[in-house]
Amino acid sequence: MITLSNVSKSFRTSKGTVHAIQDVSLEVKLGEIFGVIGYSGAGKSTLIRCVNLLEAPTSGSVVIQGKEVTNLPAEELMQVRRKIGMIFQGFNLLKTATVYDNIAIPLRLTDVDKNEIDGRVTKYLRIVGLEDKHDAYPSQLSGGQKQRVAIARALAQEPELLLSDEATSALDPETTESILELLLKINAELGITIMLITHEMNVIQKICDRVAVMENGRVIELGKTVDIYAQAKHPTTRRFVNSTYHKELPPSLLQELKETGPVVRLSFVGGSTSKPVLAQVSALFPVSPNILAGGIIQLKQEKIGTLVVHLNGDPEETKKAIAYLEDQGVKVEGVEVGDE
Ligand SMILES: Nc1ncnc2c1ncn2[C@@H]1O[C@H](COP(=O)(O)OP(=O)(O)OP(=O)(O)O)[C@@H](O)[C@H]1O
Repeated sequence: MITLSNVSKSFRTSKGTVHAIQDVSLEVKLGEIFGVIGYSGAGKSTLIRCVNLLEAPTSGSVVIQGKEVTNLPAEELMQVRRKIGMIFQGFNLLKTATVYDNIAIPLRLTDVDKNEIDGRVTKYLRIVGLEDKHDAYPSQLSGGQKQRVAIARALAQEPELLLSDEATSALDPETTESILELLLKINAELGITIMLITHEMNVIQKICDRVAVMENGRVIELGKTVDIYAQAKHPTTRRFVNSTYHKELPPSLLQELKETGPVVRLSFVGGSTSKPVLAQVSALFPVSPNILAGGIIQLKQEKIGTLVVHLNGDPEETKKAIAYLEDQGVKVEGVEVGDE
């Protein structure tokens, strides 16, 4: 659906050149929800602006549905843009217009048949669950309701791709949850591909099939969400993943336990969930595994079970026990002070 190849974008400022994104290559597949996560300044907004054609890359290519869009003439650019809907952190609603008009006005400005507009507004307000708010003004709505109107406005253009720029960042956790549910429904029922940028790992966890992690303008890790959860490679990715775990272990306890053996997080994905591996560890090695914490993380497609375990035993034997666990398909990651 979208292919970015070696995309870079630099800005000239009075203080010199800023390399906002550097050599980014990634693909967003038809029908998936693809997330881009990074801390502030990582280059996420610049990246999404290169996809919605508001920013031209300094170098590299952006292909949307098979069409190279970096040097398109204005008319063709408009046509590609029409296939792309966009939602924002700040909703961007017209304050002086009703909910109905917020959705209808952009339709009136495009070539949508006048007789079709009313039906579209009603249809998409129903999909976002706001059919009773036709005549309300944005000031009379909660943040979550405003974002639903913005989503209905984007959907009413009947796009094939929805771009989301931190759409839940201004919302409380419960409202965030309901907007994420709505994005899942839009993806599943309307078949719309979604590319989102966020700095919140719970957004990636709950709805993204795949994720790219950005730092200093570059993609430092990219993969299926389940693989990133099971075994993140880059320390920044690990920090994001760890931010979604409950902080159950006091650092002083962790420090104390490490004197008698490593503390590890075991992730059980797919087939490894049903094996009694910990019982086998204590039967096969002179190592006592003590469970310190545990939980189940629900990803978009699957669940991951995690256990934080102290492996009490001789260093050589705990190493063998870890190798055995990995052999059994369990992902093992050391837990350091500060991770939890
Ligand atoms: N128009 C611009 N002119 C100059 N520098 C820019 C411009 N846009 C972005 N930058 C710089 O590029 C870098 C990446 O910014 P960008 O906004 O893409 O990051 P971000 O990950 O979206 O951060 P945030 O989450 O804070 O919005 C930053 O150093 C930023 O200051």
